[in-house]
Amino acid sequence: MSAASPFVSDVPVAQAHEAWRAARVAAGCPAAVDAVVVPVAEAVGRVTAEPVWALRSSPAFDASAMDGIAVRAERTVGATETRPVLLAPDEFEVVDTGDPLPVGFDAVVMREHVHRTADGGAELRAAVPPYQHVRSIGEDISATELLLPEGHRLRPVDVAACAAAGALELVVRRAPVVVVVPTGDEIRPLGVEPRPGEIPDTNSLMLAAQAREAGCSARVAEIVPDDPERITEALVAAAAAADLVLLIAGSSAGRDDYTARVVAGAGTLAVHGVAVRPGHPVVLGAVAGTPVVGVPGYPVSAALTFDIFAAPLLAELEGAAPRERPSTTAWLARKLPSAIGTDDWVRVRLGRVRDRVVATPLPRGAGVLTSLVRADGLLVVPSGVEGHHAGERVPVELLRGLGEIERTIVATGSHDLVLDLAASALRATDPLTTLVSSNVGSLGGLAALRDGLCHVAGSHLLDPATGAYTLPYVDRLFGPDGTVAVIRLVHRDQGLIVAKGNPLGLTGITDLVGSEVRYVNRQRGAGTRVLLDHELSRRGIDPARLTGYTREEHTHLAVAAAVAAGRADAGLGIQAAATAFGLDFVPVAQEPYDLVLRAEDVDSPQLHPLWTLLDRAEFRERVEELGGYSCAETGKRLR
Ligand SMILES: Nc1nc2c(c(=O)[nH]1)N[C@H]1C(S)=C(S)[C@@H](COP(=O)(O)OP(=O)(O)OC[C@H]3O[C@@H](n4cnc5c(N)ncnc54)[C@H](O)[C@@H]3O)O[C@H]1N2
Ligand code: MOO
Repeated sequence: MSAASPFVSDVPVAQAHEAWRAARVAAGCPAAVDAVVVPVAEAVGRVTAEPVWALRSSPAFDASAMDGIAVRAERTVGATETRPVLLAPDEFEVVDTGDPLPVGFDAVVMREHVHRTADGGAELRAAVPPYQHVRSIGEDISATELLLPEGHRLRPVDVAACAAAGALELVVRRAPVVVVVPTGDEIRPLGVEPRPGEIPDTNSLMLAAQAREAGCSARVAEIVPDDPERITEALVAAAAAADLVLLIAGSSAGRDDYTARVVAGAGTLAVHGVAVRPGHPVVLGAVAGTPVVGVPGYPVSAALTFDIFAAPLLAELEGAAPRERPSTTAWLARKLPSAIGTDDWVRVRLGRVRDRVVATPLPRGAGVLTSLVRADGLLVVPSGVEGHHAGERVPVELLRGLGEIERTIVATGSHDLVLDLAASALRATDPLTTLVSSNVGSLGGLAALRDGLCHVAGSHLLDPATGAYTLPYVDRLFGPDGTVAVIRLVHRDQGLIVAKGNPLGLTGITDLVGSEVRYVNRQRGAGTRVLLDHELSRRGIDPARLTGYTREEHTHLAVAAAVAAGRADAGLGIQAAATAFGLDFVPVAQEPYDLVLRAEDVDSPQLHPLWTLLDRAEFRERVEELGGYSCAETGKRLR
């Protein structure tokens, strides 16, 4: 590959690992970090560089396992309830748990089974076998046995066992040193108020923390401007002090993207561009005998690049097996397209709906760090697969315990801020209760419910023919036979989200007609879209007369964001979304927002916390404080 080429290639991940390994060997990078001797108290988290042999036995003597008396077993032979054996004071000795067994005795009788006599003797009503309640020497560990192999990451139980076996100093690999080098003219240290166009250095914080979590010692260098000479200087200095350098950003093809060139100039460039998304333009190489990863600047790319490339190398440097995440099989809640030719790392939320774990994909953008914050699991769509259908079974790596996932309420459908508020309130009441909501529009939610992919479908679908909400659609999809329950969540105002001060003086739907108002619409299948179409049709307005009718956003907040950024003048949505962006709101209609679910699930323990919450006056007050909501019918079962 030409070092000067601005274009990144598409090497498969396995091939990238191989090419990087070969380049590291050729550049003389050490295969492992040095072994050091550390006191056992400081060894947790380190990896053994030598096997640990037991220096002494544990217990080191025969010990009493119970509080009671030490006896000679043969003296108890024949003792029964009716014919107890009486021991004279010199035929037993009182012992406590852990005491050495006194010489001449071979068994212990628990206090509870001993009847002391007035003259200081002891009456036994059962015979005891030899070594009853005695922990014999070496029961736990025998001197000279192999306690731990080489390459074992030490846990609290391991160091305790080492100490018991007399191994008070251990030979371990020292913690690998990771130096993180942030680059970019626009990057500012945390705590400095960023001016327009500037970005706080959140990646260094995250990558250093990831390195520490992986057992390394990590340091963040000063932010380097986009200047190839200064980046080279910083890289060479970091390489001299580190076992791995993470050089952030500048990995792709922009005017100020120098990472690949700098690595090639200062050492060896092995790979520029891997068939993985996010993380595609990653740079792998070595400088001055130190491995270097050019970490793409987008935060999700940065985090995943650490997992995919840095973490396995760091484990290898310590001589340990890479950490693995547990995995499970899940059913996809909705369609997941994926480009052929790259491994697609998709962040998903998980919840159990009846007998299946359901995975709902989160936003895919490499800049959407909250997709990783909210993820319960990671799903890789391999490069040879062109995505998955809704309802397909997929393997998922778990980022959260299955116990929590079992208790997650999965809400799919139209999005409403009240669901977010409910999710937060449920958590506050019980940290094990999670509500996961994903936005696929009202119709999409009902389809997910029909396919067993969610517990509740949030819906606000108006039937233009009857003017009724939700029920006509439920009848059409599920039949009127009562298999489905409908519970009212709230009433909410829908209206035009407009710029602060309503500069165009919009008063309602009719004002949208004409080219001077740039409208931003919701996607097909969204209840808000149905409402707009209804409002247009009952006024006899052809949708084609709205400028921007075909421009679609997928959430109320995205519509508000478009107005806030000045990309649109108006969009139909809820008042809370306008409030969130400091925008104005022109009410158009009030509509109910309902939760549709399987009737048999209404009484399920998983959903119970939600109904309790909807009954709480304090919760209703908080909903109404959001603005544009009424809780007059909240919790009411309509079917
Ligand atoms: N023409 C092309 N453009 C881009 C390509 C491509 O192949 N051809 N790849 C895209 C992909 S994919 C990714 S990923 C990014 C990688 O970007 P860079 O590594 O070059 O990084 P920058 O462009 O400098 O920054 C991207 C983004 O990340 C922010 N950033 C940078 N450093 C930090 C930091 N320390 N903390 C927080 N955020 C950071 C930066 O401000 C930018 O917003 O390139 C695409 N473009
Ligand atoms: O490959 Mo980039 O990391 O998708 O955004």
